[in-house]
Amino acid sequence: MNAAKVLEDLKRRFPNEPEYHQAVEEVLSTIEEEYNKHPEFDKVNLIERLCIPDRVYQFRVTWMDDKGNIQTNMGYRVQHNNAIGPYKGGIRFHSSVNLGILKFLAFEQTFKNSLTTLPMGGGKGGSDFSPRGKSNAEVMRFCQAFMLELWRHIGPETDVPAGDIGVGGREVGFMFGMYKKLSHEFSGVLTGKGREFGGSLIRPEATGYGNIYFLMEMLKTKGTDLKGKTCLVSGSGNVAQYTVEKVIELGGKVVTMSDSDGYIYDPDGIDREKLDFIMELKNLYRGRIREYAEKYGCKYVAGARPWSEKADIALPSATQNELNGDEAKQLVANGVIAVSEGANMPSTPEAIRVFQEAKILYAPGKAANAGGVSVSGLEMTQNSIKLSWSQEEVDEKLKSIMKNIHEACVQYGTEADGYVNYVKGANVAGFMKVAKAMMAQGIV
Ligand SMILES: NC(=O)C1=CN([C@@H]2O[C@H](COP(=O)(O)OP(=O)(O)OC[C@H]3O[C@@H](n4cnc5c(N)ncnc54)[C@H](O)[C@@H]3O)[C@@H](O)[C@H]2O)C=CC1
Ligand SMILES: O=C(O)CCC(=O)C(=O)O
Repeated sequence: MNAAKVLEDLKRRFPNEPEYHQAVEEVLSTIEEEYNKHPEFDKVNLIERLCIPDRVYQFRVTWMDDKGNIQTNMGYRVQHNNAIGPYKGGIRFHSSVNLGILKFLAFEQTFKNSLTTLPMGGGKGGSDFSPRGKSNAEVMRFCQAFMLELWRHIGPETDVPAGDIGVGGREVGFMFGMYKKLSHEFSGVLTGKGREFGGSLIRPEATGYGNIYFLMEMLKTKGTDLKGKTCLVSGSGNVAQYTVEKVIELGGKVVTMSDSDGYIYDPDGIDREKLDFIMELKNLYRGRIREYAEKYGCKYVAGARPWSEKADIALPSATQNELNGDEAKQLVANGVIAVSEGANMPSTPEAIRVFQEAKILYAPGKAANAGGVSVSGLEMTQNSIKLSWSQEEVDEKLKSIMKNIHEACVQYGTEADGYVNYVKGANVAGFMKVAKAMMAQGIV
């Protein structure tokens, strides 16, 4: 395989999908050497079959707003690869959603799910519908209309969606209700469900907690932990909130959170009571992070990201490409020792280069944020065996999965000078399992 040539070809065949090209380029550049040790892979053109999704569903979603106007949005499901299990991955509702973004997410998900050690393939879906500013009734009608199209393509053994940006417990509940009505069966077709109807304990917390468990493993390699460390968190949604919760629990101090309008800087740290305020603000009132600064009298910076503030650790937890090369240089100059990604692909390629050249601890999302989908996998298991595990049981399993992922990254990513290239480690470890499964299953 010549990675540059494969990428050039994909860009020609699938133009105008920059995020997909970016994700593919990162993986190909790090697996090329390992791939080329296996001439049998190239004989069956494994790389193109792994980069191009198995299939993509694209549909119009029509729904009525509260004023009686008929609205249309686009809906998608990218079923990327099911070599090691049913397609599995979240659904994103955000005005920026397009096919290229979902293809990048589904591609990443395939490697991430492979790393979890659970039997899950990769997929992702979504819509350019934004729940922001919509009433509950509008969100419900949209979710029902979305599922009216999607339901025939998914199923507990086929493709199991979950949440992502703009899709939380409320949206998963509405989609589950509609699927149940259409299919006339009660099944584990979605994860992230409410606890009363098959949801797993710890799923809401899992991505944020898992990121901090992974970070702790990285810090351990340097003989340190979170106590007394100052952290920058971006975002203020599901992943960011539980990231902050776990940092507080383990003795660290979080000084920033953000949303798409700006960030707050609280030098005293976001404590339990302040985090409760944010959770209520974001999950119940669906307000803006600026209101935190108004309540607690701290700094709010409109239209900016938090990466210029001084800290020991950065935890990007909002969205893709939210941390660029210049911001990475500023973080390193300010003494950051670790960056662990809660979001998917939040650091640009230039930012990753800066972190790696500075030899700081840097964990890519597909390793560090795999806790969310891992507990989704555990939710699928609990649904299949019709049992639910305790909070302690699920949390223990999550910790052990994150530890295993860290070990796999160290195994495949340690360089000659001892520096762990977690990007290479995660990509090679994730790739090898999928590749072996594809080889065993023939050309399909
Ligand atoms: N929910 C989950 O279990 C998992 C989520 N992720 C990733 O974590 C990230 C955050 O997802 P969630 O917390 O679930 O979503 P969410 O909808 O609960 O929160 C998203 C947060 O990001 C901010 N945001 C969104 N677009 C932005 C933009 N263009 N600029 C600045 N801020 C922006 C929002 O204001 C909000 O604070 C995403 O990259 C997602 O793909 C990754 C693994 C699992
Ligand atoms: O829980 C899941 O199935 C998907 C989580 C997700 O979308 C992700 O890992 O990016």
